Amino acid sequence: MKHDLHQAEKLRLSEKRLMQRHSRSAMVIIAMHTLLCVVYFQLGYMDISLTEALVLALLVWGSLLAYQLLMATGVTFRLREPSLSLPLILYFIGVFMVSGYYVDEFRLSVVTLFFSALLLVSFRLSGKVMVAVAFMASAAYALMLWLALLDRWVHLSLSVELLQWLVFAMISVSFAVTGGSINRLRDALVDKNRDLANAVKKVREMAIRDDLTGLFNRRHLLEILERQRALFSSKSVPFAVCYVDLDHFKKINDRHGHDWGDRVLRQFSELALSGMRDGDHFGRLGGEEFLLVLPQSDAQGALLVAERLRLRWREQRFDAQGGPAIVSLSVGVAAYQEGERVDELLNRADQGLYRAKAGGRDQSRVA
Ligand SMILES: Nc1nc2c(ncn2[C@@H]2O[C@H](COP(=O)(O)OP(=O)(O)OP(=O)(O)O)[C@@H](O)[C@H]2O)c(=O)[nH]1
Repeated sequence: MKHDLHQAEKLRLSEKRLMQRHSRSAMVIIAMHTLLCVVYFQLGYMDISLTEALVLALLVWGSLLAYQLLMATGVTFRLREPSLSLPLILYFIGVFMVSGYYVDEFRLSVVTLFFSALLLVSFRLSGKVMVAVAFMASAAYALMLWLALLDRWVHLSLSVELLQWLVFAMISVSFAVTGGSINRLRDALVDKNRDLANAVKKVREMAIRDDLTGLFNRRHLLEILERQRALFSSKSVPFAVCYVDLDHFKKINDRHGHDWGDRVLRQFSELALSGMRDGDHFGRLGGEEFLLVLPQSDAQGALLVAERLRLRWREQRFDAQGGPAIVSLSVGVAAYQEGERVDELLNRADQGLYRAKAGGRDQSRVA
């Protein structure tokens, strides 16, 4: 759960970074486009008054700043496409076509930066949507051209204008197709990354789990003990262990078969897990030996836990299904002592277990 939340937070951060990068690129495209328009205006190539130009610039930059604000606050985060690529490209179409309308001599050149905008949104829009956008932009160009021709047809050459429109439409479609491929590649990469992350998660799980019971394995239990030991040193958090061993397990295998032995081990694992407190750890050390790690516990507390487990397990019977009548268990209990190493703690718990076995089994002993 904690790991999932961490993953979700990581995804959220990377999505946010992508959104911000997206909005920065949009800003750069519009800044360059504005610069180009200023140059054309200064050189007298734009058929527009200063007031009209200023109003348009205000509209263009006002909308862009509103977009930047949306991206910075992350309010669009819950949407399917938080970068709002479709509205963004429609905005770009509007900006470029309006500017193109005012520049007769260099109409095609003033809309060239539109192709960068197409490339930008291709990271987010599917191939089909990209092609639809390219057609929409070509139609918008045709409309803009028609309006310009209506206004200033005496100055314009229809064939040159139509040729430029054709070039624009062809480049737009080819950018859309290339962008669609980029998008597919990106999707494939995202899928591959997800598969890889799942595989890594699975491998990690396999590395810390015991095959038969699904419990933590010895290696992971030792890691947990080292962590608890560090917590004891830094924050004086006490902990104790219960070294659990099923009694006369060899006889179960010998009399009822190995499958029955496995079945008993699995059933014991389930029973022990079902009675555990949150924060406790339980795993299989190997064979018929298990370990309970109890943070915040002293020896007496751990002894109570061990006895409760022993008595609950004693109630289990398997003879009705052809297995052993009952399987008892013995436990060695030890609380961590300052300065002790993990292997020394385990040895002490093992001594407790030895005493429990020597005392007739089916009991718990503190060491
Ligand atoms: N079925 C099964 N048996 C296992 C597994 N791992 C170990 N064993 C068996 O568990 C038995 C353990 O035997 P011993 O170490 O003599 O212990 P015990 O018979 O429980 O005797 P005490 O511990 O003295 O009560 C051995 O026969 C192992 O082969 C396993 O994964 N499945």
